[in-house]
This record gives sequence, C-alpha cells and structure tokens, in this order.
Amino acid sequence: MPLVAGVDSSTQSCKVVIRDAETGALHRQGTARHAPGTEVDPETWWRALLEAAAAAGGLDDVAAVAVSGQQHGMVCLDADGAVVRDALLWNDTRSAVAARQLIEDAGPDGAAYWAETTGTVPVASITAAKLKWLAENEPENAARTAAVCLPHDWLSWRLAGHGPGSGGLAALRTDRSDASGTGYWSPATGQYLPEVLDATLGHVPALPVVLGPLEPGLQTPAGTVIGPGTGDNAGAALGVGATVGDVVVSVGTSGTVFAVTEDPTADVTGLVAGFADATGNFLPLAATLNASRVLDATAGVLGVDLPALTELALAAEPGAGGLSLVPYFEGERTPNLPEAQASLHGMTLANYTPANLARAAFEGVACSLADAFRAVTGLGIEARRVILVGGGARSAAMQQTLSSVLGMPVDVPEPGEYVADGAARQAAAVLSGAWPEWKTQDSLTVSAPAAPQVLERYRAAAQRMHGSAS
Ligand SMILES: Nc1ncnc2c1ncn2[C@@H]1O[C@H](COP(=O)(O)OP(=O)(O)O)[C@@H](O)[C@H]1O
Ligand SMILES: O=C(CO)[C@@H](O)[C@H](O)COP(=O)(O)O
Repeated sequence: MPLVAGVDSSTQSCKVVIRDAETGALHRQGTARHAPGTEVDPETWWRALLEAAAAAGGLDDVAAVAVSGQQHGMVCLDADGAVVRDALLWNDTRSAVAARQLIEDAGPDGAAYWAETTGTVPVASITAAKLKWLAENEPENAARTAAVCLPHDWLSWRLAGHGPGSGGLAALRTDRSDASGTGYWSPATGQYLPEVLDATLGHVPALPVVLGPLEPGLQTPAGTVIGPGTGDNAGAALGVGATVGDVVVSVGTSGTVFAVTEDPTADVTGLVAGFADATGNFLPLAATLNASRVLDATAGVLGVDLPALTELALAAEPGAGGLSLVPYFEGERTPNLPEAQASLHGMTLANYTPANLARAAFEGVACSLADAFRAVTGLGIEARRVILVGGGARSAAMQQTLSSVLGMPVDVPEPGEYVADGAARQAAAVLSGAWPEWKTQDSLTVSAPAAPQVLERYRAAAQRMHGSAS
C-alpha cells in the first residue's frame, strides 16, 4: 500500500511522519529544531524540513505529502520568488498597533465589521496586521512584495521545486484553514478580500490559490503529489479525528482551544477567531501567546528538566499553597494585551518553594487556557469531550491541572505528533479521494478533582493587574 508523508512545521521544530496511506500505520519519523525568535528567515524552515525528512528516511518512496504549518506567518516574495525580508510570525507583537488601527479604520462598529467580514477581529497575530506594519515601517519592502503566502504554503511551493529566482508565483497554493487566519480571506464566502490588501499592504499581490480539502495541489519534481496542507491547529484536528462536540486544547508554543463547527463563527469580542478547518467545516479558536514556554522557563529557573518539573508540581498541593502565576510573559493574545507582562501573586515565605513554583506554572497555563475555553464555549459551542495535545500534554501535571480548572475529564491521546499525522491523513485522502478511516490512537482519560478556587484566584489576580477578563 502506498506511503504518505505528513509535515508539521511549527514554531519550535519540524516533524515528519511517514505512514501507510490505507491503515495509517506509522513507518518512520524524524524531527529537526527551528531557530528561536518571532522573526525568522523561511530558509531555516526549509533546511529543517529537509533535515527532518532525511531523519525520517527520505520522501523518495512516498506517493503523497502534505504540510501543516504555524499559522499567520507573513512570507513576502519578490517577482523572482525570493523572500523580501524575514517572516514575522504569529507571536510577533510589533503589529499590535496596526491591528488596533484596522479596527478603528472600520468605524465605530469596526470589530463587528471584521468579525462578520473575515471571521476574526484583528490582533497582532493576523497576517493583515503584519502587512499594515510592513507598509508603514518598511515601505520599500512592501513595494517589492509581489506575492504574500504563509509558512505552509511556501514550504509546499519549495517541495514543488520552486524557490528564489524561479518566479513561479502562480504556483503558490494554500488551503481554507490557513487562509482563514490571514484577515484577507473570508471563511464564510471562500473569497479573498482585495480591499483589505489595498488597505494594508497598499496593493493586491499575487496570492496562493485556495484549494479544497481533498484537492491535489502541486507535485514534487519526482512526481509525489502535494496536498493543500493546513494550518497547524486544523492539522491537529485531523490528526486526533476531532468532530462536532470535541474541544481540542493544545499546549505547544501557543496555547490553543478550538472546536469543530458546521457553521462559521463571528465573535465581535475578538477573543475567538472564526477560522475554517481542513475538511470543509469551521474551527473557532482562541489562542494564547504563553503556553509551553512558561514550563520551559520555569524549569530553567528551578534548574530542572521538564519531567522533573512535573514531579515537583505533583508534589505540591492543588493551588500551589496560594501562589498564582498570571503567565503573560510575552504579552498576551487571549485576552488581547500585547504589552502585558507576567506576574506572580500570593507569595509568602511559607509557600515560596520549588514545588509550589512548579505547580503555579502549570496552573497558570491551565487557567489561561480555561479563559480561552470559556471564550470558545461562550459562543454556544458544546464541549462534550476535551482532547489535550501538544508537547505540554506529555506532562501529568499539565493533564491534571487542566482537568481540575476546567472541572471536567481530559482525554490525552498517547504521545505523538498529531499535527503531522493530520497532514499525512490529508495526503492519503488526496491520493484516494476520500478521508481514510485510520485507527484512532489510544487515549488516557484524566479526571482530577475540580479546583474552582484556583481559577477564581487566578482571575482575581488577572483582573487586579489588567482590569480585564477574557
Ligand atoms: N515532558 C514534558 N513536560 C512538559 N512539557 C513538555 C514535555 N515535553 C515537551 N514539552 C513541551 O513541548 C513544547 C513543544 O511542544 P510542540 O507542540 O512541539 O511545540 P510547537 O508545535 O509550538 O513547536 C516545549 O516547549 C516543551 O515545553
Ligand atoms: O497563532 C496560532 C493560531 O491562531 C498558533 O497556534 C500558531 O499556529 C502556532 O502554533 P504552534 O507552533 O504553537 O503549534
């Protein structure tokens, strides 16, 4: 049976899985790290993809490949297909003022205009805000921009043999899920919005053709079919087989909470982005800027590795002895506070211990995700099942603290690369013309005692510091 490859080019690394197209059985896999930062040369993604593919035994024997990528990244290409400047990523907040300006420019009902027109009220993450920043701060780079695409689009284009000097802008392809994170494509109509590009970049560049869920896109020079690809959260939804009634919580560099809906959403509060998914449905999503890196940073401060951080946290009581961490280290997106900083509350000599600090880090991330969860379910979306994925899902402390603050069980699929798996599943579907019924992964259901007081104390601290609640 043919093999297919799935690629997850996310913020911190590139993962490649090689799976049987019919059964989904895992044959090989590989990973490669990305350089840190919120402004990155896309060539580093390309080199990491080649390294991860080589570590997975290469792509020569696969019949189809698809790429899931970190969303929103602004990749600007000149007329020859060369990258104009380093890409601004989803977590780069320099475009926060531009995002606010886009809302104000739309008039007194600006938020409603953006929510209804694009599904999303602009924040710094949204590509359109980054284009506005580019036009205002680097007009010569804006003028040189002949095409704009997203990280997964550009990697698919490179896999098809295009690159600097090749021109080939007409070969750019994307999919609904990633296009829906740009701010210049409408999930409700399936059309680009040229007026947004005129108002941000200053002109309408070449844009990737938006492919349907099972529509084959390009081919590699060796003839391997390249699927439409997806944004990484839509890829995760494919990878875990999320359906209506499921709410997925991902703890990666970003924290995300998203659901599958049959109808588009338009949240005028701006907390929930009304994205599309990779199957023809929709993926309302709330994202945070501070998730797994809060755990990395706390482990560093305590001088332990991540498994040891989990052990420390599990040795503390729920509530961390009264410590409460509001983890807005990088500013925050949910709520939209791009200039915010983190704060630790309730410190006494008695509770200021490594175990309580570790616990407070996990509880702070869990409470931040609980705010995002409240935003999504606040749209009337039912959460019959919560599925926890992302690198942070490997931690029992993350599993237990999330279950406690949500007050409900959390299903944790066995450790895996579900974004890359989703891309592989799409590649198999493009080959056969139908979604394969791959065996779903075994899951552990974690049901920890509810701890509403932890979330209440967290929200009170956030309210004191920022006067806002998501
Ligand atoms: N055992 C673990 N315990 C807690 N966190 C972990 C563990 N293993 C990995 N992680 C977290 O996973 C993160 C990477 O997750 P991943 O979903 O791959 O990120 P991204 O998709 O944003 O690149 C790291 O920042 C790390 O904090
Ligand atoms: O901005 C979003 C979603 O809107 C993030 O989810 C990015 O897509 C980054 O994903 P990870 O690297 O954290 O997986």
